[in-house]
Amino acid sequence: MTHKIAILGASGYTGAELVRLIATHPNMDIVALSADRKAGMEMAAVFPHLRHLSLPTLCKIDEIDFADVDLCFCALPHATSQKVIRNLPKSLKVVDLSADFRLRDPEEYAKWYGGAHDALECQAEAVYGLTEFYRDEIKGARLVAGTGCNAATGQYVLSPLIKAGVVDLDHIILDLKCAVSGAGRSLKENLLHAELSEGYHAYAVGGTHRHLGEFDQEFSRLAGRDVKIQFTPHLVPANRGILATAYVHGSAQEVYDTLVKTYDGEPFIKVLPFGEAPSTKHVRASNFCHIGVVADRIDGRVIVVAALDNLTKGSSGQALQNANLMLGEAETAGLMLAPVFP
Ligand SMILES: NC(=O)C1=CN([C@@H]2O[C@H](COP(=O)(O)OP(=O)(O)OC[C@H]3O[C@@H](n4cnc5c(N)ncnc54)[C@H](OP(=O)(O)O)[C@@H]3O)[C@@H](O)[C@H]2O)C=CC1
Ligand SMILES: CC(=O)N[C@@H](CCC(=O)OP(=O)(O)O)C(=O)O
Repeated sequence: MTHKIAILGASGYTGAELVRLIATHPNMDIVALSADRKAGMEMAAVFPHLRHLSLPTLCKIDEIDFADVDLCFCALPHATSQKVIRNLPKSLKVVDLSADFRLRDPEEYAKWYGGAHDALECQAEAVYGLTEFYRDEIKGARLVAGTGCNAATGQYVLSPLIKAGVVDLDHIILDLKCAVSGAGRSLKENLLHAELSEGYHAYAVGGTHRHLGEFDQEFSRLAGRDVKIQFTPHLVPANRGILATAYVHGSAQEVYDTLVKTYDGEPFIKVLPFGEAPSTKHVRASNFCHIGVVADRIDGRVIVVAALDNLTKGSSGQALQNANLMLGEAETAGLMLAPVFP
């Protein structure tokens, strides 16, 4: 059976990545693509790398007939997404890529996003989209909230360790590097080549990044008590990729065994041989996440590193993986593309 797919925000980075992936999906047909400023344009004009595909013209959201759609990906900015999703037919399956439905507690949402939520009834029904940890709930969900890309990378490293109780919950540091496409395609001054290239900087320093809301929610749930980690992201002059380095207190062998056991059989999460560290180069443009465990020279300290591509496993690939589950498709359909190397 072929599923009819709409992508809202198709003129952005994650929207284009969804189109790239779905183009190889055996049972999905793209019937509508939306844009805002670029409405009326052909995808080939906005994204020449997709020129080989036959695609609908970009249109405004209100021009789409959702009665003719089985599943809608929503790749719109935060806050816009909730205003759009609350007006979609309640029978329509939706995978949202924004931050709007990730936090279950409306007070936490208001704290991290600076205001009240506009679609609380949708927020209440949304399932958190970290596939490997919410697989059964996602299969039965109508609305799935894609995770933050930094948040996904950090959770792939830390969630199994926190759940198994093999690390000191009060001494966890997560140091993360994110490529520029993580900030989206709209023009921002600090993302101009002259201001970004040949330099790196930390941002949201001091525990102010909004993905801490996701970490607090998920890590505290797994531990059964409040867990607060130290987290600093850095912007690096690369196009794609996230590398997260966690510093934890525990036994390196226990940490390694826990990760190997947790991800045994997972199609996309690969734990490297003990002592090896991953690179964004080895997961680029793929849905894979590589995790490496290294013992520190200080006894009882462990370094765990994860690499994934923010536009695939960190957003659009994850979204497609979840959509496959919601539609009863093979979870890996359209997603087994090998990483692009070098
Ligand atoms: N980039 C990443 O690595 C990740 C992104 N996300 C999230 O996914 C979502 C999309 O991100 P990304 O693709 O990077 O963003 P982009 O800025 O690249 O794209 C945004 C898209 O939304 C459209 N849009 C903007 N404002 C409106 C509006 N008011 N009404 C309708 N459409 C609008 C834009 O249309 P137009 O260009 O035509 O104006 C464009 O298609 C965001 O919520 C982001 O936080 C999540 C994880 C990772
Ligand atoms: C470089 C950069 O700006 N990265 C983004 C990551 C965005 C992301 O994961 O997604 P959401 O915006 O959907 O939360 C950031 O740290 O905010």
